[in-house]
Amino acid sequence: MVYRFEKWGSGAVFTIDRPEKRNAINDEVMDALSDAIKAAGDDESLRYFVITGEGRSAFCSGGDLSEFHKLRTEEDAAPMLGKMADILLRLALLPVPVIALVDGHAVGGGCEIATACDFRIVREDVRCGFIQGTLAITTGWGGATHLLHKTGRQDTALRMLMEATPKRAPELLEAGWATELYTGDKFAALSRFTEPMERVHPSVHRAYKQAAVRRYIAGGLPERVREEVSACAKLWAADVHHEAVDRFLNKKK
Ligand SMILES: CC[C@@H](C(=O)O)C(=O)SCCNC(=O)CCNC(=O)[C@H](O)C(C)(C)COP(=O)(O)OP(=O)(O)OC[C@H]1O[C@@H](n2cnc3c(N)ncnc32)[C@H](O)[C@@H]1OP(=O)(O)O
Repeated sequence: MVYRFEKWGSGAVFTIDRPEKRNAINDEVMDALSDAIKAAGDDESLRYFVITGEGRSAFCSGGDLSEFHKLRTEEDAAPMLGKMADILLRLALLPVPVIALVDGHAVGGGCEIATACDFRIVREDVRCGFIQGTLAITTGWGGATHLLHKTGRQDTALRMLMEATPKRAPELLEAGWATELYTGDKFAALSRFTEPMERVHPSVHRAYKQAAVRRYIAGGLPERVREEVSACAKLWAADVHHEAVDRFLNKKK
């Protein structure tokens, strides 16, 4: 099993469970996340949806390059990118608060997953970033669209994307990407975060989340995500991208 989906108090936690691959996302994880989002959307009693990674090394290292490197052309890459972009859009549009519990590095598509969430609770010694630029591609799962929609300053958001460098947690807090930082046990941090919310009736959370969702839709989020997928698929086909992935996969051989 490469994931776990479990109840946590009045919420549910989806854990990517591939620590040996730094929780990289393959098709099996995508399908499981898609099913979990469907189940969460259908559960009227649910208060929160939480996503995290197993182990303390990585929240998620993005797409599994050893699997997705087999996709060579724009036509090959677009369905994989579009599939995960749709999943992240559905994650963002869930009717309950969605929390990324970032207990390890979040890079590439891992940073996109966290960005699609409403809140990012981040361990204070991890680094997160949109490193896709180092692979000569852009974010392909809608992450830039989510980022530009959510963070206050466009220059800060564009800089995160264009520099393609993981940032330290305090910088991520300063940039408005991290919601709050923690040390110690991740579930203790999650409890501290949700405790004040538990005093508020869940129907209030759902109503506020609906207000956020209306803003996403009015801002054309789904259409903009689809355009982002197409732009990445075009870059994916270039030799410069395939050479950069070869270098990553062969770095220790
Ligand atoms: C495809 C979609 C696209 C998008 O739209 O966003 C992407 O996500 S592009 C992918 C971006 N990700 C990367 O470029 C990989 C980044 N990984 C890292 O930078 C590091 O692994 C880490 C997350 C900072 C962790 O570093 P460290 O703890 O030092 O671990 P290692 O680097 O030694 O990795 C251990 C092990 O895991 C394999 N690994 C890591 N990430 C991936 C990945 N994304 N896909 C496949 N495999 C991955 C790595 O190769 C090592 O394997 P072994 O050598 O076999 O032990």
